[in-house]
Amino acid sequence: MRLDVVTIFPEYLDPLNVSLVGKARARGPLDVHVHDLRRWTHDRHNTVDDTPYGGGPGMVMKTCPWGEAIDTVTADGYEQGAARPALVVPTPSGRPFTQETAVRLSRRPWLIFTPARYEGIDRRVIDEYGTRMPVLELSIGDYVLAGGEAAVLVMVEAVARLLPGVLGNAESHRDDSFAPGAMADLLEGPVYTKPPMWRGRGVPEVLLSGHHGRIARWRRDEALRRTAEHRPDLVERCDPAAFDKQDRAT
Ligand SMILES: N#Cc1c(N)n[nH]c1-c1ccc2c(Cl)cn(Cc3cccnc3)c2c1
Repeated sequence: MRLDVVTIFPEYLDPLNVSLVGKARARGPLDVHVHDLRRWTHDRHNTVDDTPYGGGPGMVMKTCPWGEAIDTVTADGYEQGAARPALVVPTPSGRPFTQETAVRLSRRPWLIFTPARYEGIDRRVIDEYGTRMPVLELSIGDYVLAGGEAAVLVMVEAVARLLPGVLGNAESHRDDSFAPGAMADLLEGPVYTKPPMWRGRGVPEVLLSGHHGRIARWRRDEALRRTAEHRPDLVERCDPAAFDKQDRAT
């Protein structure tokens, strides 16, 4: 998978050089290119914003730098043989970015992220590229950030961990909270490791039993309990029958 990120704060994306995403870049499943939007400005102040038409607070990011940037990035990608990209635009007014979105994005060969600042990007940029590629306007949650870069870090990590060869155990994201299948719409339950006793606190006996069927059922019950406690809105959406199907399959 190829990822391009265009931003006025390229250093904000430095975390993409470490940990899981950093290893995926070094090993190959992920090819990440971060670009400074100001490279495509031509005035002495490297101007990327201007006052909004119609008045109002804040500034709007100008069309020309974004247009030149996306044109250059797409031309470079095509030159290197990439398939058609999707443009991912973080915005507080976007569709929710969910685990399902991450799964769908992880199946694409090339994503171009355009995290912006100020009050957002001039709408004509989205309209222009919407005629050439899928444009996904996405929000990572119902809270307000100062710009899109943090959202890109979240989305890239959620997508990268789904790529083949990135997680050590290919099965480990099967039981993630929100993962499609039996765990869809369920939160993960508690986890334990050695020592068996810590400050007078033991480990649930079932986890030491070696009885895989009972362990799987205990984990399912704990996931349901935790979901009911922390996310009651999800409980009616989950399908307990999916567990029985998955239990029988394991
Ligand atoms: N994704 C996401 C997301 C989220 N979940 N919260 N905030 C954002 C987000 C994403 C992109 C931008 C850009 Cl560009 C500018 N701002 C600041 C802003 C704040 C309020 C109203 N208008 C603009 C962004 C906030």
